[in-house]
Amino acid sequence: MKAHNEFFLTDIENSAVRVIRSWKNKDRLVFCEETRKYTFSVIVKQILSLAPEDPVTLQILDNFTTFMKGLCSIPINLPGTAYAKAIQAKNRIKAITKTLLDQRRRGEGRDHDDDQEQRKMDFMDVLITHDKLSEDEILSLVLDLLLGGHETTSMFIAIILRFLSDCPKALNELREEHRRVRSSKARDEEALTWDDYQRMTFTHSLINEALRCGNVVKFVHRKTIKTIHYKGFEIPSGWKVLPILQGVHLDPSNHSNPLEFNPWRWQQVDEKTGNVVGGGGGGGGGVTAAKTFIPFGGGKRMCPGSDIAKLEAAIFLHHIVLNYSWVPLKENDRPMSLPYLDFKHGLPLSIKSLSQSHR
Ligand code: HEM
Repeated sequence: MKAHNEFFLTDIENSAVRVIRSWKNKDRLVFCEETRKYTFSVIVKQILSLAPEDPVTLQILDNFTTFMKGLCSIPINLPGTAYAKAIQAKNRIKAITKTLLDQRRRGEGRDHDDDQEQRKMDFMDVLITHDKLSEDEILSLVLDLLLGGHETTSMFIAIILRFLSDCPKALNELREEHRRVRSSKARDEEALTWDDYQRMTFTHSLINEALRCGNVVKFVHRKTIKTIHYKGFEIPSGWKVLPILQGVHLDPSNHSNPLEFNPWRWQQVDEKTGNVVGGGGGGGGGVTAAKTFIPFGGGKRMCPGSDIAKLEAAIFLHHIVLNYSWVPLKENDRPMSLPYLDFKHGLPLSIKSLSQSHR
């Protein structure tokens, strides 16, 4: 399991380093564009073994951007509407994925950069070996993962950066933690390991707190299969139920001072058990789903990407805080539900490279 995690980690770190290196001669950037590039390159690598600079990756990303714009639009399928453009974009992504699937079945089209690459299976390989899945199901799973796997995580990383910009104490503590991790390495460029990741305890607290306060996903979809009686209410069978996740995260009976961004709340230790309790209401520090902390939903449909999302965030943060300082260029650019969470201006930043001596 650890070896498998290291595999993921190295791929993810390569993507983070590639994106952050591209800032070398820049003093301004639109941060959400950068996080999208990063999370998209991670997911296309894991699912389709495509490199970020591959023209197919760029085609898929371009179509995804159009698709996202029409995902929650008025459903009028007339030429020129956001809805019609989204449908066309989705069909194009499906066609590209189908071509990749056909190539794969013929044993062509893998990106063989090195020996290790040839041995490694990606998610499409796994789906192909599943003989109970139809072609449509495979394509639909690939699309769901490409979508679920990059948009939420890219927004999440942008939200963390926004919180850090407003909380210098957290930023300092984060930077110190990552300096310690880096200084334990023999060489400056040495890759991170799974043990390094596990040692990033403040980063984990920060990630939990950003998930709690940021509420990247607002609600989940459920349907009652029998009549439910809850706190004096009756919800008839067959009704659609949309549990609002921030109702749980911002409830003072679950988390004390819920509107306060306080990563340190995840480090509180229960005096009796010695366990990290976090949140004042029972959500544990390393816990992804507890009754008081449900950023990834819960039950059988809980997000399968929760661990990879947190890993991606931690690695990107590692390389940013060690190499750059930043200032948001539009102070009032904060995440809004549009209806999906997004920054109106994409979070433009002015950035400054930290010289070697200040790392
Ligand atoms: C911060 C980042 C993320 C957040 C906040 C998030 C949140 C969620 C939530 C709330 C759900 C609904 C769960 C439910 O109904 O109980 C979900 C579903 C899903 N997520 Fe994520 N997610 C994130 C990242 C990812 C990543 C990186 C992937 C893929 C690698 C992914 C793939 C999926 C898929 C495929 C589903 C549908 C699961 C199903 O219906 O069975 N997500 N996510």
